Amino acid sequence: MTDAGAGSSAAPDLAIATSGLTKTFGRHTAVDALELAVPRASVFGFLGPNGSGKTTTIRMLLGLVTPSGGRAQVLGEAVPDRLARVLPRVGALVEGPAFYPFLSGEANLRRLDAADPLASPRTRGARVAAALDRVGLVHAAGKKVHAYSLGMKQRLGLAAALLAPRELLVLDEPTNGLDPQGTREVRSLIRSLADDGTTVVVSTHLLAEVEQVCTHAAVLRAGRLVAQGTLDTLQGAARRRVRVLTPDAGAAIAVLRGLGLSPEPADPDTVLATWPAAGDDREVPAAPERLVAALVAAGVRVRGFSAAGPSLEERFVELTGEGFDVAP
Ligand SMILES: Nc1ncnc2c1ncn2[C@@H]1O[C@H](COP(=O)(O)OP(=O)(O)OP(=O)(O)O)[C@@H](O)[C@H]1O
Repeated sequence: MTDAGAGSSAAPDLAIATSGLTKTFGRHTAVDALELAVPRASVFGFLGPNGSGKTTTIRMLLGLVTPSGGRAQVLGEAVPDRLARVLPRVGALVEGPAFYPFLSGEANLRRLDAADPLASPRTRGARVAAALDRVGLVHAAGKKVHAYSLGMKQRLGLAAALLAPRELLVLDEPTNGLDPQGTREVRSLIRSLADDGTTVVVSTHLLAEVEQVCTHAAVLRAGRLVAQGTLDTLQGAARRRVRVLTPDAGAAIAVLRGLGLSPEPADPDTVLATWPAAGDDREVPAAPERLVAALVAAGVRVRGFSAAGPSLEERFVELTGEGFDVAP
């Protein structure tokens, strides 16, 4: 599938692969030796607090900013060297779409389509109609854009990105500023694009966005990658814990430690214990009922017991050291 020439992909299953990708602005390192691996056909959440380097990374991948170091491949081609081969296959919504407010949505799309030298004027009407249909804006095609809601404008931006068939869509904060209805519209559109096999990269500071639409995610902190993988793996790596309410805290700690957990007293009659971190392959009973049975068998008076896995949110706060906007 890929040719053997310079810049062709060594990892054809990846839509984006970077190695040591770095960007410095003066003495400030905005993106620091990034090793990103975005699988094809994934919905990939690029998550990090404001200022963590998401936009700068995306701008490097799209050739809008020159990297200070490292390498990047998009759809199997080295960027920025082979950008001309990559860009026609990539749709992007990065700066927030700019439309003529006193033209209709349809007229705006026609203007954008006309600006693409690869787009045949003969099939323009069909392309514009298909793009409007894709984002559910056929009913508003003739309406002037200034009368569109923010959600409609954002969907029109997606329609513009979809005028040509795309293998990869890159969306920077796609629901920023949208009301809950607009947010739902854009998220469901992202899911349906992914269902058609398009790889979608969604940069966001909203954890809910990642939880609701993404199959994979990477977490950035101060320009550095702190975690990457499927949502299941990221969540699975989180350590589960149990809370035991007992007047025999010392004995409970001994039993739990004997079973391979890491217990510690929380207050005089409460013990908290965590399972080993992911990657540690010690045999530890996973079922909470086995822990309770072992405690009772050892004569520990168990007055309360609960087992919980941390949420994805707790996990990401742990990774980035910062809170996230969880709503909407
Ligand atoms: N052109 C620039 N000149 C100087 N510093 C910049 C420039 N662009 C970005 N930065 C800095 O690089 C860091 C990363 O910014 P970036 O916009 O990539 O982060 P982000 O994660 O996308 O955050 P946000 O969600 O706020 O856009 C920030 O400290 C920012 O101030």
